[in-house]
Amino acid sequence: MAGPRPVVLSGPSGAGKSTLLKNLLKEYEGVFGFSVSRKCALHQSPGNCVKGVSYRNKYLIACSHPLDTTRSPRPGEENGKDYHYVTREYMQASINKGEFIESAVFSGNMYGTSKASVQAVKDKNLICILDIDMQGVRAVKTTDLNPIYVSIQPPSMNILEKRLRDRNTESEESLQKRLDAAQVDMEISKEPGIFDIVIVNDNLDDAYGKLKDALIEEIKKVQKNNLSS
Ligand SMILES: Nc1ncnc2c1ncn2[C@@H]1O[C@H](COP(=O)(O)OP(=O)(O)OP(=O)(O)O)[C@@H](O)[C@H]1O
Repeated sequence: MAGPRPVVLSGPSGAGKSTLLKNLLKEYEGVFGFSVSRKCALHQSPGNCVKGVSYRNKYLIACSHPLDTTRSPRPGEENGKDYHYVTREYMQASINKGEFIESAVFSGNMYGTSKASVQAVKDKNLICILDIDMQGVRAVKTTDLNPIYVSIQPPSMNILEKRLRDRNTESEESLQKRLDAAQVDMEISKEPGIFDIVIVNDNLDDAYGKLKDALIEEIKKVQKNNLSS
């Protein structure tokens, strides 16, 4: 496949994925594309995310590829720009054929990231970031997208809980859900062969340095291609 390798970024909620990404996008403008459908579905705001602003303003960047959805276009929205509008039958059939990396249902409508949309980001000479959970990671493993698999982990459960509480974005119920899921995620990340690199986000600058080191080859590839085109 042509273009820079995509990057899978996974890890428990609150581990610091968005914080690290924000730094990366700021330092390397025009190098990354983004895929956020699962996260959008969890944040219950996929429409906003595609336009670049999630419900808590975490993603102040434009997605460089549209998600597929079965929902109807709203006035002013354009097919291929805001979303790829597809029928439920088509999307379900595509999912069954394994053409989607991830999909989720929100308010009765399906949303998803197709392999083709990740390829489209690569074709634009952008590194596609897939910010996905373990289920998504396993789905990507069955594709030929050949990403760099990065796991971001918190230093400890106690610190994760404190960061999530301090972030002030979760109800007690959703906080507990995230902590339960985090425990499982932290265990899985230790399994050999799943991730190319596991970064423990204790000191932010150190963690960011490690993330940059892991991606620098692809970043340079994009920059070099940009210079020569
Ligand atoms: N190294 C760090 N030291 C201290 N605080 C941090 C560090 N990294 C991130 N944080 C803080 O921890 C909180 C959680 O980080 P962030 O929102 O980036 O996590 P996330 O993995 O993207 O979570 P989610 O998957 O829920 O979006 C934020 O308030 C962030 O400012």
